[in-house]
Amino acid sequence: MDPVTASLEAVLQRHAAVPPRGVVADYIPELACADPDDFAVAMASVHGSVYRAGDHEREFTIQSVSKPFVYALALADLGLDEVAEHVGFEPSGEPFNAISLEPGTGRPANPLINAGAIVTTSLIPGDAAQSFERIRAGLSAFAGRELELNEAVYRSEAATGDRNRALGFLTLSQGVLARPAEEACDIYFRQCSLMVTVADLAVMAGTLARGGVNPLTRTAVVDPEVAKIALSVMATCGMYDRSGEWMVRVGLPAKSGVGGGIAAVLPGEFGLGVYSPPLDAQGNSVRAMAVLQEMSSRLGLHVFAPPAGSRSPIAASEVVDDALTVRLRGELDFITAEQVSNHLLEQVVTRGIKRIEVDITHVTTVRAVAAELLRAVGIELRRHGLELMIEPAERIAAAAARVQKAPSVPFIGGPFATEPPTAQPSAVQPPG
Ligand SMILES: NC(=O)CC[C@H](N)C(=O)O
Repeated sequence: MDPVTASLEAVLQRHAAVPPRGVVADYIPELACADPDDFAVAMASVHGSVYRAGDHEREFTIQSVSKPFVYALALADLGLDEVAEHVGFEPSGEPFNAISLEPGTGRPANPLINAGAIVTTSLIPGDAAQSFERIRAGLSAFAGRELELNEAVYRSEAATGDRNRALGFLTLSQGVLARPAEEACDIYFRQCSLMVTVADLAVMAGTLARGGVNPLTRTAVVDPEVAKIALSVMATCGMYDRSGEWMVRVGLPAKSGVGGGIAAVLPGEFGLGVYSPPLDAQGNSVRAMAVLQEMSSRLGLHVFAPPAGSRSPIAASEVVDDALTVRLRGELDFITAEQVSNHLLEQVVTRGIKRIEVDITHVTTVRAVAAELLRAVGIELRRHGLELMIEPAERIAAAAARVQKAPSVPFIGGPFATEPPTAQPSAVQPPG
């Protein structure tokens, strides 16, 4: 057995030994048929390896894990500005089925609570059949295989989903739902009833981890910008009224579903899927949360944990006559580019150099911030009559072009971008 699978097996065994707390959802009657002992975990690396342990062949309905992915499809189809007219980005701190509408705009707080998810689903273009097919095909592209509807769960939710229909009518009355309420809810119930395995959740999460490119099929499902926004709402709103505690304790953008699945993402590295049907009072799988919490703390996966030690980008540095040649490796981000910048400027001062050549053939990525910093170093060196040559030049030019192309984002809160707040006369008199 490969070492990754072995460690996934070990985590499952440790948690399987503890009897599951929590209860299997039964407010959608068909969900009560799930076996509470089913337990599985999978990981999909951004390089396309998928590791599975436990009952990983079991299919279950995706439920709310679908929400960030459908949000991503809506962003891809309509763009952020249009979607943001219908649904916000703020954690609601309320249960998943709460009536959580922003005063003033009537928008649901975020796309991951039911009200926001139903509105998001309503935005996917086409008639009802086309819209559901876009969702089914889109989620399948995230998963890298064709996902199918569980008719029984769909009918069960459709027969009992009056609270969701109420949220549909309420958002319609606020002018934010984009199609008739019954139709929007029907598409939403179908979306929640798509069947997945833990490996599907891992690959879907892995697609977000890889900036929207499915690590198995290599298909670009959504743009990196869209994947980034989906991850942002998962980080702030993915676990409903446990989102804050989740971020503190686990620190991975994640989304849970009442079917018992959770998808979690370590950006740039991998996606995880965990499945265990018993849920806590918030509707999050108890064992899946425990597995993710253990993995995060034992393996140091929290997104805000700084990497230990420093990475040196300089593989070799050599002065021959009056020419300096520096060979770089790995990823160029701010902190590595800063080391390069300091090294070049120091060599210029101490070694009386006339020419500098930087070889980035073995650099894996040039981040925009690194391109910007190296451009500034080039300008500084030119002021001292020195030429900085970076080879291959196209790579640095491509990263620099990304800086130029980056969209100028309106200031948070929109109106402030054009209308700065006017200074209010202070009630407190300045001293003196
Ligand atoms: N949290 C969830 O997974 C809820 C999804 C479920 N289909 C519902 O709307 O109630």
